[in-house]
This record gives sequence, C-alpha cells and structure tokens, in this order.
Amino acid sequence: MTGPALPPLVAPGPPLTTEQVSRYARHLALAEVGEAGQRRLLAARVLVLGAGGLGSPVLQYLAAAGVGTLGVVDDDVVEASNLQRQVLHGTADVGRRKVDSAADAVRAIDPALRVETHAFRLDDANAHDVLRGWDLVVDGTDNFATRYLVNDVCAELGVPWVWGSLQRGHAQVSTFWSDPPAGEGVDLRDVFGGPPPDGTVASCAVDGVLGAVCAAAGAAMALEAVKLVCGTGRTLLGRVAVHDAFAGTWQDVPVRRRAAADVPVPTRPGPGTRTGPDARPARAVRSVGVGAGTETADDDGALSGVAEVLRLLASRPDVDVVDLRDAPEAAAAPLPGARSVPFARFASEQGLTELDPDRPLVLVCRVGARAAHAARLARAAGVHDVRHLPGGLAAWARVAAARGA
Ligand SMILES: Nc1ncnc2c1ncn2[C@@H]1O[C@H](COP(=O)(O)OP(=O)(O)OP(=O)(O)O)[C@@H](O)[C@H]1O
Repeated sequence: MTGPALPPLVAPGPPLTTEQVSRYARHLALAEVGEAGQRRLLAARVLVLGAGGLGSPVLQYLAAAGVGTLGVVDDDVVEASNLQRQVLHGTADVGRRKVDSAADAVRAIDPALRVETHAFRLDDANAHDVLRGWDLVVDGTDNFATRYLVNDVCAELGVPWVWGSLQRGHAQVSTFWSDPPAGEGVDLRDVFGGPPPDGTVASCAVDGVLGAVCAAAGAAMALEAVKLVCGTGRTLLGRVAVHDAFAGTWQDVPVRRRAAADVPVPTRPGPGTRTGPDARPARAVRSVGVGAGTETADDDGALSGVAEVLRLLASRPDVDVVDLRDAPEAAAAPLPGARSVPFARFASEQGLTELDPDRPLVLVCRVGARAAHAARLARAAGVHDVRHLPGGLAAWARVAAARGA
C-alpha cells in the first residue's frame, strides 16, 4: 500500500548557480528530484521542532539537501547524556542552547542556508504564530502535549506535518495533513485518538533509546519532507511506518480518517478517533502512547492482572495468548504458553490478516500500551473476543526475576 501522489508543496526558486549545480549534482541526476526539485528545495521553508534525537538527523539531511530556510525550535540546552544520539551536538556544545548548536551545525554544512532559531518552548500561547508561514513542519519533539498541539494547530493552519516517535528500539513515522490536495486527510488523532493520561508512557530517559534508531527515523522524516516539497514519490500520508530495530523490520500500518461519530477525548476542540485496516466504526477509545512512543489504550476487554492471564493459559487452550514484546524483552521474562509476535509484526497488514476472528485473543506486552493498541487493531480487523492486560507484564517480570528465571 502506498500513499497518494501529491503535488509539490513549493514552487521552484531561481535557476541554480554553477556552485549549486555542482553541490547538488547527485540530486540533479535523479529524475525524481532533478533541477525543478532542487529549486523547490532551495525555495522551501521547513520548521523543525526539537533539536534532539530526531531533530538532529532531520536538520542534517534537510540542510545537506539544500532546504533554503530551516527553522529550529527548542528550549533546551545540550547535556552530556544527549550526545549518544543527538548527533548535531558535540562535546564542546554541552551547556549551549540546542538551537545555537544546531544553527552552527547547519551553517557548517552549508553557510548559504538561512536558519531561524527560536529558543523557547512551543506552547498553546505561541503555536499559531510560530507554526504559521512555513511550508512544512517536522516534529522531532518528545512529548504528547507538543505533538497534539502541533497536530491541531497544523490542521487549523492547513499545514502538513511529519511526525516521528521513538522508544527503546522502536520508531514510528508518518505524515499528517488534514486537508491534502489529493487522497484522504488524516491526522495524529486518527491514529491514537488523543494524548495518553499522564504517567502511562515511560520516557526515553526512563526506558532508554538506541541511538541509531534516531537516525533511521530521522532520515525517514527528512525523506518525507523532501518528497512533500518536491511532489515526488509516495509519502506516508495514510500509513504509519513502524520500525523495530532489534528485529530489523519496517512495517506499514494503514490509517483511515476517523468516523465523525467516534469521539475521543481531545485536548483541544476537534473530532474523534478512528484507525485500523477497514472502515467499520471503532469503539470509543481513549488514547495513550506506545512502546514505540505511541499507542492507544482501550477500556474494553481489560484483564484484571497477570494472574488472570496465567489462569487463562492454564485452563483455556482455545484462547490465543499473544506476547507483543520484542525478543530481548520477552527473553528476559518469558511467559510460558504465550505465542510471541512482536508488536510491529502484529500491527502489520499481514499480521492482522493472520488472526482468526473466532478465536478468543489475549494480548500482553511489557507495560500495557502496545497490547491496548493491538487490541483496538485486532477488533478493527474483525476479531470478536479481544482482551488485553493493562499495566503489562511488569509484575510477571518481577516474579520471574525473583525465581531466578
Ligand atoms: N514544546 C516544545 N518546544 C520546544 N522544544 C521542545 C518541545 N518539546 C520538546 N522539545 C525538544 O525536543 C527535543 C526532543 O529530543 P530528545 O527527546 O532526543 O531530547 P531530550 O529531551 O534532550 O532527551 P532526554 O529526555 O533523554 O534528556 C528536546 O531537545 C526538547 O527540548
């Protein structure tokens, strides 16, 4: 499945100079970019939110690609613990404002580019002013409040935006545009409803993140920006690309515009939620974030605890108990009797079509978010009896550790 062919976001700028012909020779050799595409890139205004793990590769590749005006918004300073993945910054930058370090890095790549820095936090009060006037927004921030703010303000302004999210060895990337010139408009609320309740999703600081996953996801986000600016290839509009770095896989999860009747709990005025591989109405959901940074929780089918899963495993051989953890997570505290299907595979089109709609399904993961999201996908795929374990297998892992498993 691919997204719609979209027209270019940006009109071509002036003819290329001799220097530019030389610098962008490898782009010019590509029919998909060519001279017109390069002139569009040079004329483009792209705002990058966050100069951290995702923002670093995004800014590097957009600068190298010749995006003429780059905006950078970040209110943070560089810390030593950032250097493992925030490759825009070096040891000498520790303590500097990230926007200053990022601007220097962009200018080192190409001093001819314009860089606009905003060393403050994007919030409700300034979002319209900050996001207005850009051709495209690329969000490399790390929190739900900012993502949903960006989603809703971009929808109001009619601006497309590229989203990325990371956790541990997972990444998710997509393009959202509420009212695109071709294809169906979708936004973040179509995927996850709304932000999760506070404290339900662990941060990267707690959960860790593999540094190079930022590069994989950030490069995918930069690619989205290049395709949108040039009107070339197929973007991820209507799909979420789900990367499992430990498994070495990329999967596509289709996204559909939510039905008007499906109303979630939005943080700002707006319609409801809907996702999944078909157009049947989803159950009312409230959303949260996933193992990969974002998932959706669902009150339906919630099991009471690990003990209930163990009882089902012992007494109901007809129940399909699926462990959605990655192989390393599951290996640390295996759940005997459960079938292992890592979340990215489960959520893929192939994974969902392999489900038996008439077999009761129980979904478990590490902290509960992936299982809740997978439950929603499984129901949308037609499975009648789906249950999941809020809170995940953390309690089971403690038991396994105490037993010396
Ligand atoms: N609303 C916001 N406005 C401006 N910048 C933001 C906003 N929300 C997040 N950011 C920035 O987005 C970046 C996210 O990157 P990342 O998570 O890799 O970095 P980090 O917050 O430094 O990580 P860690 O929490 O591990 O120290 C951060 O630099 C953060 O300051």
